Amino acid sequence: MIDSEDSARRFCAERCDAEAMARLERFIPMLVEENSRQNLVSKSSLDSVWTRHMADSLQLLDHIPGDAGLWLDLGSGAGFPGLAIALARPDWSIMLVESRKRRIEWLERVCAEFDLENCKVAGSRLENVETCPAGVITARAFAPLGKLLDLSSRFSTPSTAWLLPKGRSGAIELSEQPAAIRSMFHVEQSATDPTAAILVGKGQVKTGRPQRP
Ligand SMILES: C[S@@+](CC[C@H](N)C(=O)[O-])C[C@H]1O[C@@H](n2cnc3c(N)ncnc32)[C@H](O)[C@@H]1O
Repeated sequence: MIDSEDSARRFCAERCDAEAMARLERFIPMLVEENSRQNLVSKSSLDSVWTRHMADSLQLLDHIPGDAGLWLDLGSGAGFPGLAIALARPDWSIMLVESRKRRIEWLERVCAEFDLENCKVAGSRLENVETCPAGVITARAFAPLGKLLDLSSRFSTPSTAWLLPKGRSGAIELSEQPAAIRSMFHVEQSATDPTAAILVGKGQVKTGRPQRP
């Protein structure tokens, strides 16, 4: 379990090469500066940015074997977890879905600054993003689980990996889903918070309530 900023930074370094760590280090002051202009993350979370944002994002790497195809991050906001993954794995194909204008501009600016050619920003509501098969779907603090699955099921295939950091509500939210969904997911404990859960799943979700524009 990560119990300090030093251990969170080490946790990230164990999952990154030196160049990726340099990108993460350079990204932090950019985030702090932008956060003074727009409310991207809570101000207090910046005191433990390695734990709350960097390691919290990079721990998701431990749940997939490697590059698994298009990584779709829903409601990226400040860039967590999707942009942090892109900084750590610039060769991977990543799509950040975000609807708010100033957040879209921020995400695009960081991608340009770090030449993240494989990381694209889908600057619109998820409901309006063209359907494409995703190898990985992530979403942190995006929507309650049922709504999240309704909105994103059309991007899933039998081989899609779902990695959904869910805070304290993860197990309860999962228990409220139909049996077919419950059988696809299990609950993993977060490495950054003993009370937080990550819902880890595999496969094509069929909620019967898919939402299209
Ligand atoms: C609470 S923030 C979380 C941001 C980030 N994932 C994190 O954990 O720091 C949720 C983000 O999802 C975006 N969002 C909400 N509904 C959306 C939708 N339907 N399509 C695209 N983005 C959406 C919001 O604009 C916001 O930036």
